[in-house]
Amino acid sequence: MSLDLALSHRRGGFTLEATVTAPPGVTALFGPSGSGKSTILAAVAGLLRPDRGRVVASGRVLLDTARGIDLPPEHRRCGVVFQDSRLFAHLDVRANLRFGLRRAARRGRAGGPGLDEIVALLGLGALLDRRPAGLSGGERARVAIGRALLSRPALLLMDEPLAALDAPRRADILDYLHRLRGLTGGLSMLYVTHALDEVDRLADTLVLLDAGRVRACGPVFELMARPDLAEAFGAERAGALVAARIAAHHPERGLSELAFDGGSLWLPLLSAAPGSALRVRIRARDIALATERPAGLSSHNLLPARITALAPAGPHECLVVLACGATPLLALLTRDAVTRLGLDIGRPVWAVVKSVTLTGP
Ligand SMILES: Nc1ncnc2c1ncn2[C@@H]1O[C@H](COP(=O)(O)OP(=O)(O)OP(=O)(O)O)[C@@H](O)[C@H]1O
Repeated sequence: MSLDLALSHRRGGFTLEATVTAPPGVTALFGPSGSGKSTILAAVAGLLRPDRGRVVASGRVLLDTARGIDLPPEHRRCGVVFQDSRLFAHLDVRANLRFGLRRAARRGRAGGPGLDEIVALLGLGALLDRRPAGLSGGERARVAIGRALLSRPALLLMDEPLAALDAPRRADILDYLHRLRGLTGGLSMLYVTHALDEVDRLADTLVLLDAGRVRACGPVFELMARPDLAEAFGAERAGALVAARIAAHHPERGLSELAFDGGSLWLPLLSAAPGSALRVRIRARDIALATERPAGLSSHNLLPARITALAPAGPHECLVVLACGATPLLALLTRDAVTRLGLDIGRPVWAVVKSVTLTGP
């Protein structure tokens, strides 16, 4: 479901002034602590009434303060999952899940996944008779997601659902969410996080928030390649996110070949089937540039590209925006290197990719 938001809200010293337009899919709200992510999610859920604003989901007006429309949370068709899962302590897992189903029935919403399907998807089979107090954080998060899905929401609202989990459990749930993203067809998600790996893995649309304002909103691949936003993602991690698929495995060489709109990338052997779609992050600091095709290179990844922009990054460095086929890449070079190589817009170059991070299977 598409989402259109325009919200104004003042609370103490904090002012939210946010306008967001997002197509169906996963929309990530990303930004530092206190930037207003949870406030936006609460306003969409109907748990917070903003001073002024509109929330429209696929043409359905959930809130319009100018027209006096403010649907109560239970009429908004939103399933909400919070970091602390908020399960019913006195009910076992089965009963917690059934609560979601009853909500769906009350709203007259048929169709969508059934209990057995959700139990299988989220791996809840062994937990059904247990109470929340006896579950790990990761298990509780899975049950909370299952309960929200069984209420058959049109929009799933998730407020840092992985933030309280340790690394292995986080990876586990991220896998489930990724699978869900592929399965649910019509279900859209609004996903609050300040973890870049979650954005890389799940987001279609990215909303970058800063101090109550939307700094940028658009397709995640476009925003990741914008040099003016790089610092918001952290100097270590900033760089392009690239959509690719597995073209072939070469077990004898211990390598897999990925194809993307701009060339091939080689990674240590992967397990996913050929044809599988995946995303990789190519950090700006992991790209070196050459003005002529380098020979005798240990890196497997050498890509022809053209410079489309140059942007200063700090006193001594420069972000170089490259077009590699239709795919934008970012390279972080010293200003000295830019001058020495005479790099300028339009110049063809070779990008040596020193390392590629896979964002998931
Ligand atoms: N109940 C409240 N009363 C007063 N101020 C609040 C309340 N809840 C949040 N705030 C303030 O509103 C601002 C935005 O908070 P919000 O929770 O939306 O940010 P966030 O981006 O979700 O942060 P985090 O990543 O830390 O959860 C912050 O300055 C916060 O201190």
